[in-house]
Amino acid sequence: MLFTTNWISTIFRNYSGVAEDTIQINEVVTDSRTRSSKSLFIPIVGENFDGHDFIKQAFDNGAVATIWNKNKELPSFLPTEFPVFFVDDTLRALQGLAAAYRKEIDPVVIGITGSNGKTTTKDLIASVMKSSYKTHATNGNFNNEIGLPLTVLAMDRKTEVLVLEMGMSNFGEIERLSKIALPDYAVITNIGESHIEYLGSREGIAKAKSEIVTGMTGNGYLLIDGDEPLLSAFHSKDRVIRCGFNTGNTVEINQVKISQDHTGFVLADGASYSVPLLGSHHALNATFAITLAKLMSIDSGVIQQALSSLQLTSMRFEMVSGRNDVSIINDAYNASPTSMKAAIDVVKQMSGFSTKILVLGDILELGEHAQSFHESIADVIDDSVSVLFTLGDQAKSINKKVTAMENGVVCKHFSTKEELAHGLEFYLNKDTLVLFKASRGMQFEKIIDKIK
Ligand SMILES: CC(=O)N[C@H]1[C@@H](OP(=O)(O)OP(=O)(O)OC[C@H]2O[C@@H](n3ccc(=O)[nH]c3=O)[C@H](O)[C@@H]2O)O[C@H](CO)[C@@H](O)[C@@H]1O[C@H](C)C(=O)N[C@@H](C)C(=O)N[C@H](CCC(=O)N[C@@H](CCC[C@@H](N)C(=O)O)C(=O)O)C(=O)O
Ligand SMILES: Nc1ncnc2c1ncn2[C@@H]1O[C@H](COP(=O)(O)OP(=O)(O)OP(=O)(O)O)[C@@H](O)[C@H]1O
Ligand SMILES: C[C@@H](N)C(=O)N[C@H](C)C(=O)O
Repeated sequence: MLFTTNWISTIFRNYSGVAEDTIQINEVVTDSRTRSSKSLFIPIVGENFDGHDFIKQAFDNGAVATIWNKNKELPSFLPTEFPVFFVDDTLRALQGLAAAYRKEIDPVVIGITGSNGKTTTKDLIASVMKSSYKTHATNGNFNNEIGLPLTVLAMDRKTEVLVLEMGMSNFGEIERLSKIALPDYAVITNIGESHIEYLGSREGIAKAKSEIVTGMTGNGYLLIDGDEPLLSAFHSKDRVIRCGFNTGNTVEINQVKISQDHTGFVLADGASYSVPLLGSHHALNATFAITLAKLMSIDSGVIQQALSSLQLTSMRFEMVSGRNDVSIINDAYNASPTSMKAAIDVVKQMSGFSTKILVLGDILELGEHAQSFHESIADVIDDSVSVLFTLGDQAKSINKKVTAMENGVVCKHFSTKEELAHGLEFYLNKDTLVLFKASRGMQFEKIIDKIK
């Protein structure tokens, strides 16, 4: 059980039905199609549907109470005793309920934001925290104004540590999430270029990510990418831990070594760690998790064991096998210039393949910076790459730039996923490695599915 309708009535006092009764609520749902047991249905007005139109289905699927926009007509089928809590805005009510529940349970809360590495770092932190604490963490990428409240409201009452991914694409979004979550600890993984179309500049991105401190309780610490100049304003602040590769960071990362299936590194205290991810950026992501684990008094040996048992959310540099035993890297959940370059750098260092193919798509939400950012991807593509396939109007700039470099890379641009998948057929064998990387909107998984 999460809470009772009686508890809800202490938060939303405008209601009908028998809210004072201790009707137990086991889960909160926003989708009427979800079969539930004693759920609270919160209808959300979205881009395509108004959840209020589906109350009957929610009721039939197990809803025993609802939060309702007071300006919407309540359907007549509902029993008079059915608890209905009337509000001005159901999305804000969802967020208010989550904020109240966070305070009610009062776990240690860790918030993670940044342009790249949020989901990976969330998974790493969750992995180490689970070794010693009852931990609840964001599922997948549920990191926005709906996903974060739903994550909080899915937390078991006995939760000791709550790990929350906080995403944004505009100013004010992280502040709203931070004021719901009230994080004791916060992480800013890095400042890249994601969503720069709406933030205007990297300085704007840094400003938006820095909003994560607005809700912090003061009980813990802010962990930042210590090598990022745009976060230097935090260097003089109390309770700030700088993690990074440069000398002078609070937690310095040294001796990074990337092997076939893991990245090893040594921290300034001499302790060695290894994470089953490829790339120096993951040494930083793992260092955030290690530092938090130490702050939470988790033993170093336990930390390494937890890092090794990482359960990474899919489509983040995910190695899969395809037709004719071709090796596929599905890094196609999303993309930014920073993460695309990081992925290519890792591919260039990987051994055991005679042919390395990059399949790159558009990076969206870059606004006026789009062409220059796409062209900058060519800067990291050298003759250790065999073939470059591109799809998307923006990615065409990568192709044109690499072609002009005449560095021996076979370049081809495609108009459709089908044509690109067909173009890959020739290369599908056990000695070939193919990297797929593009923004979420490009849905590159549909190409991968064609060569599995
Ligand atoms: C509101 C919602 O959950 N919508 C999901 C729904 O979309 P759909 O178009 O089908 O419905 P509507 O949104 O129009 O419907 C409104 C509600 O009606 C419900 N409903 C509908 C039909 C029905 O028969 N019965 C119903 O009850 C419906 O459930 C709605 O509640 O389904 C889609 C497909 O599954 C979902 O994709 C869609 O989810 C939206 C996008 C969403 O925001 N979901 C969050 C839970 C979430 O966290 N999603 C994450 C991705 C978050 C993200 O993109 N993060 C950004 C950073 C933040 C940027 C921020 N500015 C933003 O815009 O989000 C990032 O870069 O990481 C995820 O899905 O992984
Ligand atoms: N610090 C980093 N710098 C550059 N790339 C990174 C970093 N951390 C992770 N990546 C890469 O970025 C991609 C996305 O990783 P992840 O999903 O963890 O980030 P995210 O911040 O959640 O992204 P998004 O906001 O797009 O969902 C992956 O390819 C991952 O390997
Ligand atoms: C959903 C939104 N925040 C996002 O990640 N956009 C990327 C760039 C996309 O939709 O492709």
